[in-house]
Amino acid sequence: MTVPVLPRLRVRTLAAPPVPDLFDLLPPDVDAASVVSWVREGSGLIGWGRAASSRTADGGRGGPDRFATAAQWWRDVVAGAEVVDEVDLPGTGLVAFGSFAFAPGSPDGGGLVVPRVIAGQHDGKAWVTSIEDLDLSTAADTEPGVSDPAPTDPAEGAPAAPDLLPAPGEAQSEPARGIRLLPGAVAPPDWPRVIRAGIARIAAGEVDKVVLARDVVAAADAPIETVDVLRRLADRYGATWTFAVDGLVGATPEMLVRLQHGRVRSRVLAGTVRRDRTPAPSVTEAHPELEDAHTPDPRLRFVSDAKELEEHQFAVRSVAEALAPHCAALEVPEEPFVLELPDVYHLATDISGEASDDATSLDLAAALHPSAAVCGTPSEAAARVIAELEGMDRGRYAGPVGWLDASGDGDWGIALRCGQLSADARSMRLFAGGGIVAASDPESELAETEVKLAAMRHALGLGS
Ligand SMILES: C=C(O[C@H]1C=CC=C(C(=O)O)[C@@H]1O)C(=O)O
Repeated sequence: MTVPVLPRLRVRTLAAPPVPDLFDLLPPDVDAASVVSWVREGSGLIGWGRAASSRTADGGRGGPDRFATAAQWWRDVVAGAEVVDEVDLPGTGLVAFGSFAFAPGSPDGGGLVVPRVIAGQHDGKAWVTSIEDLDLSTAADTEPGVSDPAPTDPAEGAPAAPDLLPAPGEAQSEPARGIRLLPGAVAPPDWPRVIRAGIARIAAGEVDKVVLARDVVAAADAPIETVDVLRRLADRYGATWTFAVDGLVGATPEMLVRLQHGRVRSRVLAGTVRRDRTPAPSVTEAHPELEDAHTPDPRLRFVSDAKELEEHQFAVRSVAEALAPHCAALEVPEEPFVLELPDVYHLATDISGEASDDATSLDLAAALHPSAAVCGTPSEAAARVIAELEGMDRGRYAGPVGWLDASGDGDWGIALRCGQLSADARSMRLFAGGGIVAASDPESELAETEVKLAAMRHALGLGS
């Protein structure tokens, strides 16, 4: 196996004027595969170009050690970097973006990538970070959007923020043309059969819950524009995290873990209903205040549906148990709330605590992965059932995706509602799955995957 070269990075973050839309800052001629994003409700980080990557020339670094290998690489990169940060906010200074394979055996293990330019904004403050590899600065200077030669002193000649950015509004979203959706590993009519096989494994006592996912291939006549996909996702799914790393693009509603100044948070999702679902699940005695059978609000019925609550509790427990060794004063609400997205309602629980060791956000993401929201319970048996029944490699779908800074703070979501762009950008594999418990209905589970695919259909300009 080849090992990644350890770069010597020079990093400078400067204040910049806030912009109405971060995606306007992406240069029109940007290499789409290098675009990174972590944006929610107009705030967050985007980046482009490549200053360094933990991925090797032979692809990803898979295996059970994929997180530990990337974490060590990051420690070494941080130790060797020269950083001047004039803004000092979460997401400033040296930052890496990452995404990791769901399964250790996946050929695309994933890893960390440090862009050449990162633009960020939060709470009315904006900044731009330039990053160069001191050993490769001549080649890197030719990347789009990076217009200034390499400075020699990090405290002096670094490029000023405006030089790094294209004029806002240069890039415009084009409607997608000539995109067809083709069956993936399992055609839709066959999906209920796979779900039935999953339910049989639950009945046999092998697992309590298993999350089964399928893929759909979007084939395009012309290259799919990552930037257009990101814009559509951010416009319609503002409350989710719009992400892109190494061609994996999506809008996830699920925050696996956020570590910021010693505070740990996680948003657990599991349990889904379509927003227009009828008939709505019935009310049980778990929520006597909702027993008005005439209540028209499906959210109220949803929070007391026994099957959805059971599926959700498996996921909450798996996250709480994985965080417990790293946190003091872990707060786990007893009941979920309903998260509203444009196409679905999810049962959601926000868990929080104080970090009690020096685990970085990436270490915590590794400890939490795979949660029962994307794998099942018990985890190992569920992963085996997934490998046997899905008939596909998930790649980086359902793996951790996000960023971390030099201190180890950062955000890691679960790569859901997403697609993997092919190397030639002419196709994208879209993914959607759902948690299966004993009471699951195979036909409803097919419908649930269709509704979860709506985000990426919309992102490709195919309607929802
Ligand atoms: C596996 C997916 O969703 C997970 C996250 C939220 C709700 C889920 C559910 O209700 O099954 C899944 O656990 C997916 O979107 O592909």
